[in-house]
Amino acid sequence: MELAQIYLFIRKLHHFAGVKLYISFIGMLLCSGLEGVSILLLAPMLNVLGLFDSTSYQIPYISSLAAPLSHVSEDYRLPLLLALFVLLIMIKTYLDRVFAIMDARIEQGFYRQLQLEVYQGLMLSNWSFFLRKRKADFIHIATSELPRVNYGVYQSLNLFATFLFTIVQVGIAWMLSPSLTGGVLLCGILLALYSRTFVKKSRRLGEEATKLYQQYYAGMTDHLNGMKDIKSNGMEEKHISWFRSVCERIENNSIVFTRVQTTSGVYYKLASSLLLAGFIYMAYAVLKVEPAKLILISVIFSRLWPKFATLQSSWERLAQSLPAFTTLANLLKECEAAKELTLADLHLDDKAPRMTQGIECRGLYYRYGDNKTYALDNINLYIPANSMTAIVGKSGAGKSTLIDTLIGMVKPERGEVRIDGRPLISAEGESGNGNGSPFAFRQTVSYVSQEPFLFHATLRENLLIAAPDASEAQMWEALKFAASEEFVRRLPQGLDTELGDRGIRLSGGERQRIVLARAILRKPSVLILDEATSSLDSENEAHIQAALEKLKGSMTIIVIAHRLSTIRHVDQVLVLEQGRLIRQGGYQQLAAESDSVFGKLLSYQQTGYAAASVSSQ
Ligand SMILES: Nc1ncnc2c1ncn2[C@@H]1O[C@H](COP(=O)(O)OP(=O)(O)OP(=O)(O)O)[C@@H](O)[C@H]1O
Repeated sequence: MELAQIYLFIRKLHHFAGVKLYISFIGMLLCSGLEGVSILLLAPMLNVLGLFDSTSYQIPYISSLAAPLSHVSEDYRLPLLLALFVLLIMIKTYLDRVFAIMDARIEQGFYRQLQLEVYQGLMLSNWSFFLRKRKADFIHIATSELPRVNYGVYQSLNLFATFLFTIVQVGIAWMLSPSLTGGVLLCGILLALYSRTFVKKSRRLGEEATKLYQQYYAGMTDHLNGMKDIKSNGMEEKHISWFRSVCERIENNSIVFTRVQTTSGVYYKLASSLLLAGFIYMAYAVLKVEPAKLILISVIFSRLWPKFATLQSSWERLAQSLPAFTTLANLLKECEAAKELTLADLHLDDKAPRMTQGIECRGLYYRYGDNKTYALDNINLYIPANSMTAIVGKSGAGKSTLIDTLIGMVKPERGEVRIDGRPLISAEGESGNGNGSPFAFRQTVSYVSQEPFLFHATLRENLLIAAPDASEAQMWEALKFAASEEFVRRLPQGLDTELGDRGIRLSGGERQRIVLARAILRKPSVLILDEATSSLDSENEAHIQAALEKLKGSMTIIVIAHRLSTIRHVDQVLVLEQGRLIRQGGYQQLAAESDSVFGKLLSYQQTGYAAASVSSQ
């Protein structure tokens, strides 16, 4: 077993709980000690009852434990011993409760700590990390693997405590009867060796459970995200039968694990009765042991054997949760490797100053994963501050990738990006912390992506996420800018209308306009619109074009546009083709070059639209 991974999390627990962990451990030992002493009390009790003469067996400690009793009158000995016994059990029960609450506090606190570590790990990772990973896997880890790890950590601590517990009890039993205890111990070890196969099976089942839950969460997320496609194409049955089969396999996995656990339990119980019968027979028929000692054998056996069974079942459960340890440890390691920020960076409130000169790209190359072709191939460009730039090109030309690099979201393979002459991000690394970092720069950027995202909250909350200090008037102003004022006023609760899951209660165009308003509300230094008006009708699009016109000169605006008619007023156009910047210049200048890529795109769109409008008439 990869004990290293368990050790890693126990170290985390140690780091989290500190001295409390030791107190909890001492508590566990104390309780086990008290339970042990209550066994020891049985000897003088049996002695008082006349069933067992401790001195004749020369059992160490028992005679000295029983010695003070000689000062007590015979009539009071038994009540005294019984009272002591009850007192010990009461103290133990009380301590059990105190430590159980303490343990629950540590356990829950540690769980919260792990949840936070995973969530923060994700939040502080760079964007490239998310390009490689599947969103559903994070949900799987956070909702299914994390509790398994937490459970596993406690299982391993319990295992250790039970182990210590058993040692204490074995020690006490040894004092009472070394040969019998030795016999029980030997049988326990032999059975544990035999039961290794159950541990291996549990481990395999744990691995299968991890994979099955991964599929379950991935499928659920995909299907819920694609619900519209599923329903509109009538694919419900296909998905239900897939889901049914995954659930069946999960059920089966869990039943097989229970079977493994109960089978090993049955072995221990069977062995328990066989061994007890064997011992009693050996003690009585072969070793000619007196009945009093036989009672002791039963007591030792009934105390010790369940501990072995508990150790075995904890070991199996730990083995079952071990794959979750591997999954979580790997995720944390990957997050650490992809870390672009620290918590301290988030709290610095060190916004970059507004860009005053411009963005420069020098010899940028970028490839996704192990793709052979470059998504960005030797890009050199300059975007002056407070200008309006359009990036055009066919689908897949590299426009969005260029934007991601410009704002330091992805690190180029070669080359660098400079803001106002200062390096922002380069193949060698970032510019560092503080207000020159990509994070600080991005706080001055508003980026409206192709898939506008709205949170499941009210419209007001969605706007305030970007600009927490914005006043009501500023919000309406931003909405007006984004041609949304009219429709927002018509919403049942105005700004306080719930937008639903990812803004589902709005149309695609309305969502785009709200996201645009949110972007403006931030008063960014750089406004980036990636196909941000693609879902709008011509009237609203024209309205937004006019609003952007008004913004010109007060902030740097970069637009990615497929509809070239929307970029007539930009200062410069960048034409991308297969990752290369093939042309750069003013709109009129490029439009005049009828045989250039831009000229062809333009003439195709004009004739295409014309043809489309003729055919629709
Ligand atoms: N996450 C990704 N993993 C692998 N390849 C990617 C990824 N994203 C984009 N690509 C590839 O990189 C190239 C550039 O993609 P990009 O999204 O930048 O193009 P685009 O010009 O913005 O396209 P569109 O106009 O369709 O949005 C494409 O060939 C695309 O297949």
